[in-house]
Amino acid sequence: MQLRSSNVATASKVPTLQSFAYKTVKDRLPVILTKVIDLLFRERNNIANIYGEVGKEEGKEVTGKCSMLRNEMQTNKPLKLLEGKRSDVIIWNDYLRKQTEEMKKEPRWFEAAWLYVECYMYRRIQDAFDLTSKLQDFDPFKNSKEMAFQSSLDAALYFGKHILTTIEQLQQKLHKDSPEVFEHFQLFLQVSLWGNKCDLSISAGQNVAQKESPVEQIHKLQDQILVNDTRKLLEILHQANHDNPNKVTLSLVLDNAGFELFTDLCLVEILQQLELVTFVNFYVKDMPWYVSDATEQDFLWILEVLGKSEHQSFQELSKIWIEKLQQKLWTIEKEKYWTLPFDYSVMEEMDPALYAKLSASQVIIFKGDLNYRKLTGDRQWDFETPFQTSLQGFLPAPICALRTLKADTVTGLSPGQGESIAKSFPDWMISGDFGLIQIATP
Ligand SMILES: O=P(O)(O)OC[C@@]1(O)O[C@H](CO)[C@@H](O)[C@@H]1O
Ligand SMILES: [Mn+2]
Repeated sequence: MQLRSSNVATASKVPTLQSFAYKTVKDRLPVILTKVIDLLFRERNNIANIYGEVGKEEGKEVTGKCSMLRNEMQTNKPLKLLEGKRSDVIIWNDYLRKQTEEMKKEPRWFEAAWLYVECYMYRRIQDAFDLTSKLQDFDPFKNSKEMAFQSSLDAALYFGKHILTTIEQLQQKLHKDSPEVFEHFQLFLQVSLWGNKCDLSISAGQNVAQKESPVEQIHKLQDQILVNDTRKLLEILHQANHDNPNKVTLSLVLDNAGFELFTDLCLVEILQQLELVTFVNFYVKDMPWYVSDATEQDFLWILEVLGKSEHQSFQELSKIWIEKLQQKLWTIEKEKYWTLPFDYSVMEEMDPALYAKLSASQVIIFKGDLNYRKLTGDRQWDFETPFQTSLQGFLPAPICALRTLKADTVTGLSPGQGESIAKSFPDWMISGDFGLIQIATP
């Protein structure tokens, strides 16, 4: 039996009363929209300064559209077609028509799959900006992403110093087969995992800064890693290096900007220092998404801020990382698939080129909760369903999910594990306090 509350293999989550999906659509999404509306109002003079009078007027139009969108959502209206000219509009609109056919009625905010309506909200916000002439690249979440990083600076600085010391040690003496390799590997992997606690959509845009020292924090959190395939991941990387020396490509499908992104960059740096990985392709979102998801601008912003910092360790890291981009050891990849309504099981059919590109890497790391929901189709799986089964055929290369649980989908647990945690921690699936380092291999 693969499914928890239903035997139907297509039981994706609909926001029914009492569900986490319902609370998100009812309480969290309208707040996020209100914040966009407030920001546009607050920034109206800045917008006028940068984009002129036309931009200012267009800002008002977007504000009006976001208010309408909030109203449609709160009154459970049918979803509407997109109107902009972006290349994915046809795909989104076809998807809506197909859903209408399949459901034999128009999808509405509280009567369609949660994953779909939640993604749709972010896509509709972008559509409002796309319909302007000046504000197409305006990111309404930019301020909150930047402020969240600024308030995590102490933790980032601590970790930045830690990575530089580690690099120095590695360059001086460490033998590749030394047990310390595993210790470093594990530490950076776990800091990147817990970096995923810092997203701004679960908190409806409220600042969630990392205050604690990440290195000390991970010791406390050890027992909260429900599946820990760290050794498997290391083996995969060793094998990949054996098969393709100095040609190992890691695809890193990013999640949040700010502190989480910083921990991801540190992880990748260590993987390269340990000579486990040669090339890294970072996949960013092609538009503002789920409040805090990283776009190319966010990626470049963090490098710039570190470079301009008064702290030498930040400057050094920025320099190393900018060089990696210049040398193409790192690339930033923009792909529209991540902001489409689809889960990943249909990627091969819907976007064979991206599937092929991912297949060419030796490992793919998927960061975060939303990626996990899309990996597993956001279905009501039985907790003990093998992770691989829940991927429903999506396996372009070995996959590692690094995710803190912030939505009620999880697979690959041992018998009784979920039920036993639930007794002591009723919110275990949505609190972000539990994590996974979970592998599936072809
Ligand atoms: O992908 P992320 O950044 O880890 O989390 C995104 C997220 O906060 O958004 C949804 C709630 O709106 C949840 O599914 C999930 O927890
Ligand atoms: Mn996110």
